[in-house]
Amino acid sequence: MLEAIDLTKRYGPVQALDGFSLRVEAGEIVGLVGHNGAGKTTFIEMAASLARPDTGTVTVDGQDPGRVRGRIGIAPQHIALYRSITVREHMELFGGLAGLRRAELASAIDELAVALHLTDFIDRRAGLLSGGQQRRTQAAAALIHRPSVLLLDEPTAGADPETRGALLDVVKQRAGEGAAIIYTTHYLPELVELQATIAVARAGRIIARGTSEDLLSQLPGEVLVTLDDEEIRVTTTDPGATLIDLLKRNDRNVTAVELRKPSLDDLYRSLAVNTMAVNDVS
Ligand SMILES: Nc1ncnc2c1ncn2[C@@H]1O[C@H](COP(=O)(O)OP(=O)(O)OP(=O)(O)O)[C@@H](O)[C@H]1O
Repeated sequence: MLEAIDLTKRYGPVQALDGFSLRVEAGEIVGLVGHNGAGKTTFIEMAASLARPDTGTVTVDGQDPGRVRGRIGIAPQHIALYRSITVREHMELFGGLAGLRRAELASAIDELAVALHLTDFIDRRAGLLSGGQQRRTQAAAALIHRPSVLLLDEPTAGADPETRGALLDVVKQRAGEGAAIIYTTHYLPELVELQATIAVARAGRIIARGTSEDLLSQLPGEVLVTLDDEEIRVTTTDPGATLIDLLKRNDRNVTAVELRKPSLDDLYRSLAVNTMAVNDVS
């Protein structure tokens, strides 16, 4: 379990975190979304004990993350691999640092090699890999020791569909085994596929949290009705009631009706403006 309470962090004039609170239970995937600069990576760095907050607390299984580093797996946003060592050696290095014994390490490497499609290049140096192969290697290094808290910062950025699919499958599997997972992305369909809870960050804090259905239900949709030759378009949070009302108030011929629900693109665009109600932000 991962819990952040009221974190603040200032970098010179920039208030990167400003009362950031978030709790992720074992077995839960929280998709952390928000525009560039919202504070997502700053929070992840604190959860991984790579930086300290100015105020507030963050705990992993009730403890300071710096004391339980072996329980945390992190795949940073930017590729951070050792160019001169191989994919297998990365897994051996990170697994060894986390205290895996030889037999455990060997079976964890075999499992991830298959799950993340690493077999063809497992003995190639990281510096010689393609971008997608490097992404998979980075994920493998984060996953090798079966951490109870997984911090994945845009793990599919620039990845092809095969890499994306393999990663999402492993993330789902790890959540099923009880890991608490933070997953940042700018691509909301991934979070629907992961059945993640979505937490929306803006200006250094979480301003909304819920399933994609919860968040979409707070956004307006559109009703388009064509009466004789006139098209009427109404933006509404309750398209059904709006449509009935429109039909009741008009006695002209209805020649076309269309209800347009808000889409994930609308949800992503809404992150920039304050359209979302704040709810259950614990
Ligand atoms: N080490 C640092 N020094 C100075 N400013 C920083 C530092 N790290 C982050 N910031 C600033 O803090 C704010 C939050 O940055 P952060 O990287 O956490 O955002 P983000 O939500 O992860 O954005 P993105 O979607 O672009 O990855 C930004 O304004 C950024 O410029």
